[in-house]
Amino acid sequence: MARPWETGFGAEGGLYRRLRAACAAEWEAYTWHPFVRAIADGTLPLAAFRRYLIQDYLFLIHFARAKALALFKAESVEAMRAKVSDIGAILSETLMHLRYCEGWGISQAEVLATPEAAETVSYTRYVIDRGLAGDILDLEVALAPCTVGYAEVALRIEHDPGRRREGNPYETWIATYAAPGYQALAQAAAARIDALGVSHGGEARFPMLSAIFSEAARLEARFWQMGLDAARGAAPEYEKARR
Ligand SMILES: Cc1ncc(C[n+]2csc(CCO)c2C)c(N)n1
Repeated sequence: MARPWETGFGAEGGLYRRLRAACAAEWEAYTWHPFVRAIADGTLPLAAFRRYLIQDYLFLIHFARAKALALFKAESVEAMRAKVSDIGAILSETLMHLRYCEGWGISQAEVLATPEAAETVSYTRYVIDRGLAGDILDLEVALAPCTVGYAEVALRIEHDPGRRREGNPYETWIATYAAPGYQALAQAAAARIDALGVSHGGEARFPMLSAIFSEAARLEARFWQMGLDAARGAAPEYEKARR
């Protein structure tokens, strides 16, 4: 069977595909996590999705900050303009996200009152830290599992034989990332990694870049797991006390 998510992003022999291949186990654990499979067949407990959605709002805010750092680290005025546009899109997305949460029965007040989970803090601050310590290539590599990974996740879901469409409560979520507009954005992110790999010595820096990419993929998998843990009532004690 064709596996378009394996070939749809980055050029063959390019840095993106090399980074992805170098952490095959982490990448699989992220992009085909039980949370993702349960979205595909519609069996994900609503409590898991709600926990994920609230934390994803907090995630987006810090993702916008990481993109703002990419503006600062950009090396041309064209690249700076592209980042301004990305930041604007993410900040608009945070507003849409609050409305989307309301559709799931989560009030704006509840979202705003929820503290960041350890999984949200560790992932977003890790990305920002790699960007602060490194250059634009380090930062783009730390950001890529988020941007490109979700496009791959959507393709995997769409090609899953266990995929359920009728009555699947997660159709709108899937559609967001399967949309051509989002897929193109992810392809552009992988192409940026390939281009920076050539211009910024990706070969010599590969061990460090690979460590960053694989750590970001591992933290994405933990983010899904945080959602599942909430459905199992396995949230940390200190967070239970707040409910
Ligand atoms: C944990 C987590 N990881 C990735 C995304 C996806 N995502 C967040 S911002 C952005 C760029 C385009 O706006 C994309 C694709 C998410 N929502 N949550």
